[in-house]
Amino acid sequence: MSQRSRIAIVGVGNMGEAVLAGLVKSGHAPADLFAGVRRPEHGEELTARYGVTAAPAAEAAAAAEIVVLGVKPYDVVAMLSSLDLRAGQLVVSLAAGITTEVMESAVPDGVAVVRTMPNTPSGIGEGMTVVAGGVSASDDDVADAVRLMEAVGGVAVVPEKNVDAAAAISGSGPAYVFYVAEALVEAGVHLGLPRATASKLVTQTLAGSSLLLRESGEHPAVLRERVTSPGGTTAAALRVLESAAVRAAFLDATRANRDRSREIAAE
Ligand SMILES: NC(=O)C1=CN([C@@H]2O[C@H](COP(=O)(O)OP(=O)(O)OC[C@H]3O[C@@H](n4cnc5c(N)ncnc54)[C@H](OP(=O)(O)O)[C@@H]3O)[C@@H](O)[C@H]2O)C=CC1
Ligand SMILES: O=C(O)[C@@H]1CCC=N1
Repeated sequence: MSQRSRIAIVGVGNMGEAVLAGLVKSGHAPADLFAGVRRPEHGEELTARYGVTAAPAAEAAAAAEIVVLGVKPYDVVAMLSSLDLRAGQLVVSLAAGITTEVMESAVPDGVAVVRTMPNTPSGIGEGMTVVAGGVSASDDDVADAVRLMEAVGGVAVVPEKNVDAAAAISGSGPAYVFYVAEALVEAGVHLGLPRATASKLVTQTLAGSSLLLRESGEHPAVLRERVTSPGGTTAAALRVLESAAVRAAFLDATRANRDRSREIAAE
């Protein structure tokens, strides 16, 4: 059973750095972590922050057994072609839209490709990642990718046809939650609360509600019902949200997200 431990993250932006931070937080030895960067000053920052070795992308990838791709989707193929990958290495892509088939055509034989869709809470070990192996990936390769991403949160293995849908729910999900948080803080200010108080109320309410959802194992509708007293204040608010078709907006928004992944794949 393969247990690759030397990991390069090539493209250390918002998502790549979240994975890097999560790996360090989970106790992964910094000596086994390599940051592939294109700006030396960025590399120096990452070394100072995490104790990892930073180098240009090709050098970082050469030092590793697992190469995590954290570049933008439209940079993935060019990046893969520029790395001197060798048989036995595992490529783990974080990129939206780009299929394993496309990536496999850009790597040498014997390099396994696994596609994932993580999210930014990975940076504090609370991420959610879906994982799908390409035809090049053995069960051991998928297991290595799962182990890698489990270090930074929850993992679900899915068929590749489901990755774009998962991206629309969990990959982008934090953005929807932060959007709601932003709106609620602003709403509190409109109701006369000091901004700092509104922020504290919203942050702890979202954190507490998320933990309650996870730890109770209850369906969200059941938890919502417990807040909604008959004829009470919550019911008055929910009526307004239903009139504004917020639930339908989530259906449309996530479909637009899924469709955008498909467009990215075709660009
Ligand atoms: N942000 C998110 O929540 C999520 C993002 N993703 C995926 O993660 C990927 C990255 O997205 P995101 O982190 O938001 O984007 P960013 O723009 O923040 O990160 C991309 C990084 O790639 C670096 N880069 C580009 N070219 C090179 C190169 N030749 N050598 C080394 N580094 C290079 C950039 O460097 P520089 O800083 O110098 O510009 C930048 O740091 C995308 O494919 C996206 O689909 C997936 C799930 C969630
Ligand atoms: O917005 C994006 O394209 C990326 C993929 C999922 C979350 N962020």
